[in-house]
Amino acid sequence: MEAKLAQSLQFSTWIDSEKMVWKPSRPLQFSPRSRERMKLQILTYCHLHKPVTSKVSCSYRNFPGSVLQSGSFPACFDEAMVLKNKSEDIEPYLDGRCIYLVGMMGSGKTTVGRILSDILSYSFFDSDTLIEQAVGATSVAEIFKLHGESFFRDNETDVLRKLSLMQRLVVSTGGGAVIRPINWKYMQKGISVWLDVPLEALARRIAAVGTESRPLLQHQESGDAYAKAFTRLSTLWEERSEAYANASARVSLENIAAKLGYIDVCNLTPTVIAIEALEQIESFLKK
Ligand SMILES: Nc1ncnc2c1ncn2[C@@H]1O[C@H](COP(=O)(O)OP(=O)(O)OP(=O)(O)O)[C@@H](O)[C@H]1O
Ligand SMILES: O=C(O)C1=C[C@@H](O)[C@@H](O)[C@H](O)C1
Repeated sequence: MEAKLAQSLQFSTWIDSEKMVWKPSRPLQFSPRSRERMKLQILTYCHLHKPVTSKVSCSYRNFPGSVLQSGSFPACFDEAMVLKNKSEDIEPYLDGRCIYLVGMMGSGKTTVGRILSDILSYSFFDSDTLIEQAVGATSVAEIFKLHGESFFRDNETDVLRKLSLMQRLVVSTGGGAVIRPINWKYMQKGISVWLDVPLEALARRIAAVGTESRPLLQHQESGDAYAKAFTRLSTLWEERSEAYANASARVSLENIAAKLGYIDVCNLTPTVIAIEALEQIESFLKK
């Protein structure tokens, strides 16, 4: 078991697989910033990789003080490694089923979806892009402008229907895909994962990149970019929050931040969020 674990984690050179004792071959030196990051990685590892936690005492609080002070961490604590390991854990249970990411605009469906598709060797599709291609339009905003929202929604349903016939896909769905029950019928052929991001964080992200590509956010409210995005997102959230809760699994950024001891979800990297997504998918599949 330990040998298999060490092999899958690719840190066999760091571990005496008989005793599971940490044996870094050379200490690595890190800046204070990197040290903080390493702590986060260790905590992530502890929280998000329970099977190993039971074998290895891996809270950063359990690392010898000298190690923490010098910043000489074993290089194995790496988000990418945890992600890889978690993906290998769930692959047999996943058995090629598609993953549909749902969530509000700007929740990270595309960013996290690409990470998941890479690690699982799945193909990645963005349903908005597929709709643009099907309609022959250059953007979702153009489709809304020329044909209206219900035309867009009909095409969205058609795209989801076609995708539901396939295997081994990660699909980033449009923020409003959850409002039509028929879309759930298609998405539930795979596993749906809700990226639940606080509205403040969404508004910050959207204010940073602008609302040009997001027709439902282009309204004339007064205020700065953040305030406008926040107001519109709040209205959409009121209409949709129950629908998002239909997803097979929920990835709450607030919960991840709390587990890792962060106040602000902005400290969470897309990879950490992807790890939590795999963890939640695993819980769903093992129910
Ligand atoms: N964990 C994160 N931390 C900070 N910024 C992020 C994070 N994840 C995504 N972003 C940023 O937020 C913005 C929206 O991300 P992304 O396009 O992945 O979301 P989305 O859910 O696919 O959005 P939409 O539904 O509007 O297409 C991007 O600018 C992206 O770089
Ligand atoms: O939240 C929404 O309703 C939308 C989100 C985008 O992904 C696009 O699907 C479109 O702009 C509508």
